[in-house]
Amino acid sequence: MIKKRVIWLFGLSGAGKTTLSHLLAEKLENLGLNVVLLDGDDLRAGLNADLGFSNADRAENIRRASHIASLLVKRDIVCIGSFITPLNDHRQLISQIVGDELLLVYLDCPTSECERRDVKGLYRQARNNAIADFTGISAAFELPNAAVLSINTQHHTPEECVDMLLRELTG
Ligand SMILES: Nc1ncnc2c1ncn2[C@@H]1O[C@H](COP(=O)(O)OS(=O)(=O)O)[C@@H](OP(=O)(O)O)[C@H]1O
Ligand SMILES: Nc1ncnc2c1ncn2[C@@H]1O[C@H](COP(=O)(O)OP(=O)(O)O)[C@@H](O)[C@H]1O
Repeated sequence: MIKKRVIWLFGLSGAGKTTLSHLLAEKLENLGLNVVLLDGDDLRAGLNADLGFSNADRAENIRRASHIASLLVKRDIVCIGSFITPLNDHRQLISQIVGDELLLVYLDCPTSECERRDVKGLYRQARNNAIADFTGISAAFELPNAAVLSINTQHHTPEECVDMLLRELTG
């Protein structure tokens, strides 16, 4: 029914990962699919509470989440991952673990717009040096290569973005 069952949304803080993961889950559930959301903030509150924001810790965060997704998909559960996933190496790691079921989606939104949104006030804290290694401000975010599906969340509404995702998954 859908072409890929691990949909991994990545991009800067505030790019729209959480918003679109919820909207997409609702649409997929309406198609009768079982969906699990794996969100960086949620995992870091529990399972991955031992991890910080060095590139190595981010890789470990993503490695663990990828293995969870891989286990769930074997039981026919659709997983939507929402992680910043800042480096190309991190994206390759997911691909190695999840394999053919993976749809990587870059939520393309410039730092300036994410900072304007500043959903959780984290950009302000990062600018005041109250948070170290903040992605896009004081830690790297590598743009993905052109082969990665990219959805612009600055110039489209969430509903338009989720329609693009659905078209990709079902078209
Ligand atoms: N230093 C720093 N850099 C980036 N993000 C930070 C940082 N400190 C805390 N947070 C909060 O952690 C959320 C990102 O966690 P992720 O697990 O998605 O990050 S990563 O993929 O391992 O890079 C991120 O959530 P989102 O805003 O949903 O992206 C923030 O709420
Ligand atoms: N096209 C869009 N897709 C997703 N979110 C959008 C879009 N346009 C505006 N927004 C807004 O941007 C913010 C994104 O926040 P959030 O989903 O928490 O991002 P993230 O999980 O990537 O940190 C929300 O306030 C959301 O309403």
